[in-house]
Amino acid sequence: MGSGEWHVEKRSSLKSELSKDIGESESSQECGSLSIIVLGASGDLAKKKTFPALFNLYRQGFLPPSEVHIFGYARSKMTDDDLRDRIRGHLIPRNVTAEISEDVLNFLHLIKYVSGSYDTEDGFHLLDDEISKYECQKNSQEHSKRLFYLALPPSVYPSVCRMIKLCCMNKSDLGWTRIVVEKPFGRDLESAEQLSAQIGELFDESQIYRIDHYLGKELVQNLLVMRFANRLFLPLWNRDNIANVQIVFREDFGTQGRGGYFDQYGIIRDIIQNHLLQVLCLVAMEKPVSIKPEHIRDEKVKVLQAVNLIKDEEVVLGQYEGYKDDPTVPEDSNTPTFATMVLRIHNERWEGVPFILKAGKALNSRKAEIRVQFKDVPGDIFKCNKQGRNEFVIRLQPSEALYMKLTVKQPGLEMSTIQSELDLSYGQRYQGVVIPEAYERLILDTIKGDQQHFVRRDELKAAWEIFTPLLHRIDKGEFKPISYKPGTRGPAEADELLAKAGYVQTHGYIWIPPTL
Ligand SMILES: NC(=O)C1=CN([C@@H]2O[C@H](COP(=O)(O)OP(=O)(O)OC[C@H]3O[C@@H](n4cnc5c(N)ncnc54)[C@H](OP(=O)(O)O)[C@@H]3O)[C@@H](O)[C@H]2O)C=CC1
Ligand SMILES: O=C1O[C@H](COP(=O)(O)O)[C@@H](O)[C@H](O)[C@H]1O
Repeated sequence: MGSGEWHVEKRSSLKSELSKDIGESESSQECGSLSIIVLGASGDLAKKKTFPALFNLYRQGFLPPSEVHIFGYARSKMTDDDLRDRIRGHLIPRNVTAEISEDVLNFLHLIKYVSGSYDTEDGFHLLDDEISKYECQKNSQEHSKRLFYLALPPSVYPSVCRMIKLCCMNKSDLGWTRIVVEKPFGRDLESAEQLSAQIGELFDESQIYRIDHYLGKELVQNLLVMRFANRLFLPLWNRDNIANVQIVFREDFGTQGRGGYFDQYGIIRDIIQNHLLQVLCLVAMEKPVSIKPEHIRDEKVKVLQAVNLIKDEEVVLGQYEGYKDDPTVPEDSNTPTFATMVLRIHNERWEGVPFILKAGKALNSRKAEIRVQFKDVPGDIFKCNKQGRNEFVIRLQPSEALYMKLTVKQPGLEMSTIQSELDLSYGQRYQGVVIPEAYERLILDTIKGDQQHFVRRDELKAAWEIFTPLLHRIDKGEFKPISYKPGTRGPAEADELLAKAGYVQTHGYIWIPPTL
């Protein structure tokens, strides 16, 4: 392995890794085997994200074939080979090498498909038989570890969880059963709480992994390190110095044939209530007592509970022209494909600092970033405040980077100032390093039993509390989206809201990701 490569040394055994991280006894680890069951294996997410993530983990030695088996489960009638053919083309390696096709073959060979319904016992008994057969072969029934990944519409979560509990649990206290559930977890506070209660009756919170793939992104994971391991930021990170914070998600494509799904949810439920709010938590929370998952999640809940209700006058909604041309979208759809809103955190650190969350589809660019804008320098002797404010930007994607926008002396004889940046661009700084996919990381965390990057039940509740009143008004048609042209910045009113909230745009300066 080259020295510049990511931390992916082959694991000789999954057992030692697990015992170290989740504190299981060595003896229980020694006989264990791991079954990963992808429910909804015939679907889009499974094909595009779940199986490719498992493949990457397999290639890096985290899923040794002697200890791991993978099962696909769905209603579609398919053979093992049909499923393998379906996913083969999506197992795109990041570093193409000669042995890759052999890796693909070996990985696909680990996968077994079982067909059955989501609400009757027959299929799940069949699934349990297959898993048990494999565990017997490995002589590890007493220590079986079963990871169920629900790549399914949330409507079937309760029945699927019931069936797992009834038919497919690990057979002794020495192993474990864990459930990974995808967003959207509910449509509003009431439905989310109902879903939580239904699943909570069947599984302990420690068995439930609510995935939000933004928490698996490299630069999102860097937020806590950056904030709490650098003296530089500690004294600055508050209302005395920060004027406003923007958390932005932009896509340069529309709903791409997922209009039917999207229309039931809209941009707030699809992106803002989960991905952007999770990022806000990490930007705004207080320092946790330690990096233990519960300490971190305690702080996330506290900051969410301090968010005020969103004011109508601090929201702009948009819908791109042509959205309703999708035959699966109702002609009178009121669903926003764009939203900008201001969240206000009522606590000592952030009182008065607007957190502007912005997300949109079919815009003029694709990017996700956090932009922390600092206040003007008091007593500006260079008279350079008008050129622009200091900004600290965390570019989540594409071209991952941390950069600080600063005022510096223009090189040359004159004493004049210009805007420039201190730039940590990952592509340049970490050449040859492959940044892991979010799903890859999060599945590995699930195997290790680390819930740090997963959403806890009380966190989810607090998140829905913030958005539910606004969402209900939109659902009732009381709040209308403004039409915008695809390929633009979205409604002009959103930029006006930004300015009203105090964001000062720097003109004549643009950050260009450095090329190698
Ligand atoms: N696709 C994506 O990019 C993303 C998806 N997600 C979430 O992941 C989960 C799965 O998404 P995705 O794979 O796109 O979903 P799909 O619509 O592709 O559904 C997955 C599988 O579930 C079964 N299924 C579909 N509709 C129903 C239904 N009404 N009742 C019972 N079973 C059904 C189908 O399998 P069969 O008929 O064979 O049983 C299907 O292959 C969802 O919660 C989604 O919101 C989250 C982020 C991104
Ligand atoms: O969860 C979702 O995320 C994707 C965007 O994910 P990214 O990792 O590519 O930024 C979005 O397209 C989709 O609508 C949403 O459901």
